[in-house]
Amino acid sequence: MTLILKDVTKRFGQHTAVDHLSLEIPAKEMFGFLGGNGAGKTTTFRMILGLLDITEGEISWNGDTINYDKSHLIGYLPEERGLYPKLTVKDQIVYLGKLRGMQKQDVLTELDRWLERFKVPEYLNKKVEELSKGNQQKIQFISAVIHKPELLILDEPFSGLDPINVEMLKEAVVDLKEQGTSIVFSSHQMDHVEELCKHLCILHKGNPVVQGSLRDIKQSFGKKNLVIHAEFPLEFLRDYPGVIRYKKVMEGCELQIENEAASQDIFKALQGKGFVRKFDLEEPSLNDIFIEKVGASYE
Ligand SMILES: Nc1ncnc2c1ncn2[C@@H]1O[C@H](COP(=O)(O)OP(=O)(O)OP(=O)(O)O)[C@@H](O)[C@H]1O
Repeated sequence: MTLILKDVTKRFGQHTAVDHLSLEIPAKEMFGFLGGNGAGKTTTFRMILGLLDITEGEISWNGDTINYDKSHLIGYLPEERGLYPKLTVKDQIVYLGKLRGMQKQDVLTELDRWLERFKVPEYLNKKVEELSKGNQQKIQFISAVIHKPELLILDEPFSGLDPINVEMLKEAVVDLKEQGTSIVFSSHQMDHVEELCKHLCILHKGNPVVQGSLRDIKQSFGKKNLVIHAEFPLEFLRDYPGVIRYKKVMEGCELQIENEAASQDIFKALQGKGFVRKFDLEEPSLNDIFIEKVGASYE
């Protein structure tokens, strides 16, 4: 039950939107697609779903291509949100659920459950146009999962949501994964992917610049972060051997260092200088890795 992309390329005229992308997306896991604007995430999703022709390469799911026959097994939250504004939430979801082969009563039972979960049961008979953009997004998420798909593709599911709704949606996505759904989602935000995904791919201008398991990616990066809070000046560490990046913070500094050994040297260098309140060696963040690989600051 794996989604496999083999050397997939998509060209629009002269422009290459996705360039020789090969991936194995494990079943029943959450897989993160990261990348800046125009990196090729949506194009990849559309090719996976069969909405766009592949220029070169192959995509298979459980050894077969994805087409309309499988739509009841797949859920998709597209980047461009689109519900019928004049329909009520109930009519909208019943219509979409039936398209996916569900009985009306089953759709209503599931819908009630989701609206309760998202703490908006009063939306059942409201027209979509009466809801805020963020709440419309929650309804569209429900439309993508109402039929309990095996494979769920979410294009920027958290964009435009306030922090409370982001957490609510994250919890829902984690529960779906625990129930056995295979989930692929895209994001501009490293922290969402870092928190939710064991496996990921970073796309940059159509090229996969980093891919694999989060743990392996972090380990192979080698470099570490070192956080030091001290009651004496730490400026001397700015040019210290093994220090790649120095960032001054309120209570001390945050360093990117070449390896663990450098932290030992720094530890010794602090001896006798005064009180050290914090000395923490940390894994690099996905943000650090992205900055190095893609060469752009990206929070
Ligand atoms: N139908 C199309 N015709 C021509 N070019 C396209 C088409 N769709 C996408 N592109 C181009 O392909 C590239 C990748 O676009 P895509 O929408 O896949 O990026 P993305 O990573 O989803 O970006 P964003 O985060 O901004 O949504 C872009 O340069 C875009 O302009």
